Amino acid sequence: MAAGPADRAGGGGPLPVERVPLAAAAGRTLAEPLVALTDLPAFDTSAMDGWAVAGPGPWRLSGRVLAGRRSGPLADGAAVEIATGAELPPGATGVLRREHGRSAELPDGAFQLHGEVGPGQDVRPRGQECGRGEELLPAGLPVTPAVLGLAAAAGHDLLAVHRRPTVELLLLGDELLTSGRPGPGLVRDALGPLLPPWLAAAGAELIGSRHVRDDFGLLRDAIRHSPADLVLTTGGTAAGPVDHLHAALDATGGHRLVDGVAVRPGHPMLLAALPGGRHLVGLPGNPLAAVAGVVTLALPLLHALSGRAAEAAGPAGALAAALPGHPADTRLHPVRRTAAGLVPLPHDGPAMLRGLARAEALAVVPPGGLAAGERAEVLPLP
Ligand SMILES: Nc1nc2c(c(=O)[nH]1)N[C@H]1C(S)=C(S)[C@@H](COP(=O)(O)OP(=O)(O)OC[C@H]3O[C@@H](n4cnc5c(N)ncnc54)[C@H](O)[C@@H]3O)O[C@H]1N2
Ligand code: MOO
Repeated sequence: MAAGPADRAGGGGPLPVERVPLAAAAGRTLAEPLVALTDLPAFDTSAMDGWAVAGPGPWRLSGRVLAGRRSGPLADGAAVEIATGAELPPGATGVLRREHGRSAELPDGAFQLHGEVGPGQDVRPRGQECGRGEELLPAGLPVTPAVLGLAAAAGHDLLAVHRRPTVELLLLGDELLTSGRPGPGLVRDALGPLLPPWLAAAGAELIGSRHVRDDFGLLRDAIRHSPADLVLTTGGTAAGPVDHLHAALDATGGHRLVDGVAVRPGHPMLLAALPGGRHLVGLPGNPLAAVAGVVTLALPLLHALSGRAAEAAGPAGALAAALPGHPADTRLHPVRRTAAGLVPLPHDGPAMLRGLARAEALAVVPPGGLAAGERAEVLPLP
């Protein structure tokens, strides 16, 4: 399963597999199917507090069995007090809930239990959820908190997961401010705060985030020396006087796999293979165009590197209002899902985030546009 640098150079195959403790596996991706190491439950278990009984009642009561303890066999006509989660004594045929039974003292001082119990009632039989060796989950699933819980319940201490892809974020542009209000000629860096949580949610490890001045040599060296699996840049993708990304890529031996797409916003986005099996995704500087590049290039690449199964597009929805199209390119438009359908959000210009901040997804609008009531494919936002 472990991919060598050669496989990774172009295609972005999964990173090598490692076995790590459960706590370290959170957010990574299963590299192997998760197999049950035991039957679940591993023993016949009482599902309720009450009494384990053997055969038809009434029963002679003796003793108690708690969760984590075991008890000897139960003869026909006998009952033992039992706690939820305790192992059923051999010979028990069912569990009588505490609220359904009543006990009465016999002349010899023992207690007799009365009530109705069907066979197997309130018993979780061994193997009810799964048998030992059964596949619980396929490889390629993200390790969510629920997956961690299931893995522990099924007896795992370690999980086989892919190495987490590392990302270095290079934010290009002399005009970017990292704090305070935008002023004449200066804009606040919106992508430095926006990108890291999405990268983390994709299972990536952000190993650095820094601003790089509009200088060819600085950018070339930052790309050349980055140790990250993915160098993610913002800005500098177009052909402006200080857009050095293409030249810097060429100078570092980068091989362009995607160099511009027929998508608005986002058309100058690019993907390149870098020496050493690394990759570069160049996001356009306009923030909504950058988001288009994250959703369509950076996240799919990170999923491939993490070994994550490809995510299906979100369910298509009917549009609550018409969405005009670009004459030749596919448009991506921020939308919300409502009872009336997909509502296109205003303030969707490439440099704007106001629409995106209320959006749940990007609707895919083919050239020519879509009329109200027509179905649109959507790309869910992470
Ligand atoms: N002659 C042409 N000019 C442009 C074209 C074109 O086709 N022909 N395409 C336009 C489109 S569309 C986009 S998108 C941008 C892409 O430009 P770059 O990737 O080179 O980005 P920059 O020029 O560096 O910046 C563009 C814009 O975005 C602002 N920016 C940059 N980084 C950030 C950030 N981290 N946070 C917030 N805003 C950012 C920057 O200040 C600029 O306003 O090119 C068009 N031009
Ligand atoms: O990529 Mo630009 O509009 O297409 O923002």
